[in-house]
Amino acid sequence: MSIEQMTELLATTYDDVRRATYIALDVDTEAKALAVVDQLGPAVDGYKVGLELFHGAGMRLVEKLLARGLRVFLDMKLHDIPNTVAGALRAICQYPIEMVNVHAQGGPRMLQAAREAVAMSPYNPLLIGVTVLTSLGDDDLQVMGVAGGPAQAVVRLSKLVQEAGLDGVVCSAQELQLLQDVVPPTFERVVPGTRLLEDAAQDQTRVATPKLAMRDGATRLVLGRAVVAAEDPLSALQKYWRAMKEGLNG
Ligand SMILES: O=c1ccn([C@@H]2O[C@H](COP(=O)(O)O)[C@@H](O)[C@H]2O)c(=O)[nH]1
Repeated sequence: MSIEQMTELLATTYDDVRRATYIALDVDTEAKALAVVDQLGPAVDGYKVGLELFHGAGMRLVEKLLARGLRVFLDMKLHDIPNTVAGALRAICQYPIEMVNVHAQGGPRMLQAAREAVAMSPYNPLLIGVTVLTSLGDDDLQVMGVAGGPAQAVVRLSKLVQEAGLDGVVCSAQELQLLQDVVPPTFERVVPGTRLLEDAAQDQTRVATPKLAMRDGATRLVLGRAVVAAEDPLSALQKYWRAMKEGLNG
């Protein structure tokens, strides 16, 4: 099958999970990022720009992705005093990005300031609160002095994020079932750190399969190294989308 036929097949067969996917562009230059975008081609329409690429290539790269009609999740994980976070968001939200995030651990006043800043955007991006990073496990939280382990902390922080009026949270797939009783069905649940059973967890700790994530209520998944660093990224992506679709179909 040619690349063109493969991309057409992926885009049509997996349209629902495709729209729920961001590919993490965790590279350090514009050239490398655009090479990934070109390699994945029209099969993929959503990308996540995180700290590495943003510091390597800046808003110019984001503008290029937007100019190609791609959906952009700007994974800034802002965490500062309310005034500073609000100012950063006012600047970021001058661009038609689809989603941006802050750390829930910035606290209620920071979350409210963030919401008010994003509300001024003409583009209405989703504002999401990062709860507990998926790289962190029980032991990490214990040494950090966070009571109760990751699941309890995710529930606590998700309530905080919802009360502040944000659109959703970033959490691991392992907390999704618990969240079903805590937040409304319309609340976004963005899940990074999923892995197929054959894939290495790498620096992630609270991992689960993409099938389980979708079955338990993830609204969007972030797929990173398992796709981008694969020998054949489109085939790797197809495996992830197949698993996500199985999860969606119960
Ligand atoms: O809790 C979090 C929040 C964000 N991320 C980001 O998602 C991707 C995951 O990449 P993989 O290669 O699939 O591990 C990465 O960009 C992180 O910055 C996260 O992993 N966990």
